[in-house]
Amino acid sequence: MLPLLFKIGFLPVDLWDFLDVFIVALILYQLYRLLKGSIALNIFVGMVLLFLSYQVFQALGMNLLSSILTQFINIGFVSLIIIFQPEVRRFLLLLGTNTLKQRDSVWSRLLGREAEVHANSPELEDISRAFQRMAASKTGALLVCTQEADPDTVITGGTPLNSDISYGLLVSIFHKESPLHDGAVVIENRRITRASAILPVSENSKLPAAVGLRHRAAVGVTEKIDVVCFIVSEETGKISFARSGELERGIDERRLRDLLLNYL
Ligand SMILES: Nc1ncnc2c1ncn2[C@@H]1O[C@H](COP(=O)(O)OP(=O)(O)OP(=O)(O)O)[C@@H](O)[C@H]1O
Repeated sequence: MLPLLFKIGFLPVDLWDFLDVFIVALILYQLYRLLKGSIALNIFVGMVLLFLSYQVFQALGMNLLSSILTQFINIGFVSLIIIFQPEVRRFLLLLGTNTLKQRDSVWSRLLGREAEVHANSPELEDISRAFQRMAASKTGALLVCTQEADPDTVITGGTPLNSDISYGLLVSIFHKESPLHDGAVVIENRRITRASAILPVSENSKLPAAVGLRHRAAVGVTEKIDVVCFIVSEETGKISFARSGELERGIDERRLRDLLLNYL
């Protein structure tokens, strides 16, 4: 039994109570951050309100209401997992991938591998040039890059490819007359593995209204798995970047190169 810290009215508060409240607050805050901007946040708030009402009804001795709410709360945990399946999946995936990445980058830094792998990469050069050209000609483009995540879990359709990255190939794929120009090109570990792929579209209501399907698809896939996307807008010719559900719009050539250096 830990020593009493203080009393609120008749309620004794010890260190465990303090820790209890702190940990619950932390979990709720992390959940809020994870769900922010998605429709799941409304469901989560609804669930919390339901639970609080149950506690109040029980304290007031309103038996009929609390027994009805008990039924909801009893199946609550399973239904939460079903409703939040994409969020739970995303959370676990990000957790695992980040842990693995941190371990890898420590080794890379120790072995001095990072700089060697990325310096003067012809692939980086080719993507950057292709994007500048497509931006200038207002050719819509959508590129997904992944190193660790398996895109097959959320990306569907398209034409499988197994090709080196090249300026000519990228420009040809996204050319308006090309049968493969619709959808996304997927690059896995510096190889083009798919064209015309279909990505999950984001439901984030915080994205600007002017953001169309191409950009929403780019944001959507980065919400679900650990990938990044580069986009050229057909409407404005601007280049954008999506990562972890966030969209950075209107990036210049220098920023594009920096991002490619980090994420290709
Ligand atoms: N789910 C999806 N997965 C992959 N590509 C998609 C998806 N939805 C739309 N696209 C691509 O986006 C194109 C439509 O883009 P739309 O004009 O709606 O978006 P946008 O974000 O306004 O882009 P832009 O600024 O280029 O017009 C489609 O022709 C298709 O190539």
